[in-house]
Amino acid sequence: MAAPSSLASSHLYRLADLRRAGVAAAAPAHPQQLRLGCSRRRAQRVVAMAGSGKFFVGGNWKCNGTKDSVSKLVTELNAATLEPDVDVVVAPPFIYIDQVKNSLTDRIEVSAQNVWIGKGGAYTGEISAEQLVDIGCQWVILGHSERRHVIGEDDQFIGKKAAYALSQNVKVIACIGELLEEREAGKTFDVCFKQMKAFADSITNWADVVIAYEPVWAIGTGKVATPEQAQEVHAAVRDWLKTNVSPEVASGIRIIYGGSVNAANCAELAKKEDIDGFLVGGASLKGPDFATIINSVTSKKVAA
Ligand SMILES: O=C(CO)COP(=O)(O)O
Repeated sequence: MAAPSSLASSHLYRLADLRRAGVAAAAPAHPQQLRLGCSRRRAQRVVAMAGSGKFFVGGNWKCNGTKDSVSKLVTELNAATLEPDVDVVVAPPFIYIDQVKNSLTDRIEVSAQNVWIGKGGAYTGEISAEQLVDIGCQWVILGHSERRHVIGEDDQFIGKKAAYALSQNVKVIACIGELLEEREAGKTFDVCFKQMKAFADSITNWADVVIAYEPVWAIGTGKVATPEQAQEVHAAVRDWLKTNVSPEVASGIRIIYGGSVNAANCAELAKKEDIDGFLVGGASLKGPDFATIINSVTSKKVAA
């Protein structure tokens, strides 16, 4: 039986999907299989453990840096030894994107931290998706808690930004996450699902989307979610996608965790089945620490 094109054209599938589709024996060599030099069955299991496709680590530099500090960080990243089977993206402030694009290894892609909601024009202070494409910036972070809660962007505005960026072939890191009082009131899932719905109301092309679960109480506080807390929400979001978008999107999409991730806590988080990588703030400003977080993909392989 031939693989459905949505599965066969991508390595972002789970063992269960392959079984359902009856394609395990016929599928081509899996990238993990080639990398690990192991059986297809084990390679599939590694992917199954990963929750979905390739591990993804983003570094959100926020409103930090100078020309000099950016240059030092790029030098550290260029010198780092990175596990090959991880997608790595860094998001400098807008004004340093060109500097980073011109000096950073092609191994790492570049993201913006925001984008205008539509086509550029008379929108003072904004940057358009067309301009991101023009300077070779492939990604944008949208819905970050600092944009939601400090700047005041709402769910629908963020969803529309995501749809427009995707329409211009800019890939989206779509952030969701609850406030501490929402968690304490038992509303974590309600909040995350409402934010997901606004994305789902606007997004049709999920292949270019990574979801970042970033509980607001964990961002910049040093108070990381436990692996169990993160896994619980990631699994719930995947389930929500299965019901409200499609089983293919649910199993294929990367759901990454953000909030006080550092070189010391990343390995335990990475072992969890539905944690497919990280969105890192403070620790992404230190090259060696960021490299350790990228390389925590090895804990996932050991766990498999
Ligand atoms: O907001 C974050 C990434 O987008 C997380 O920030 P910290 O890693 O500094 O907590």
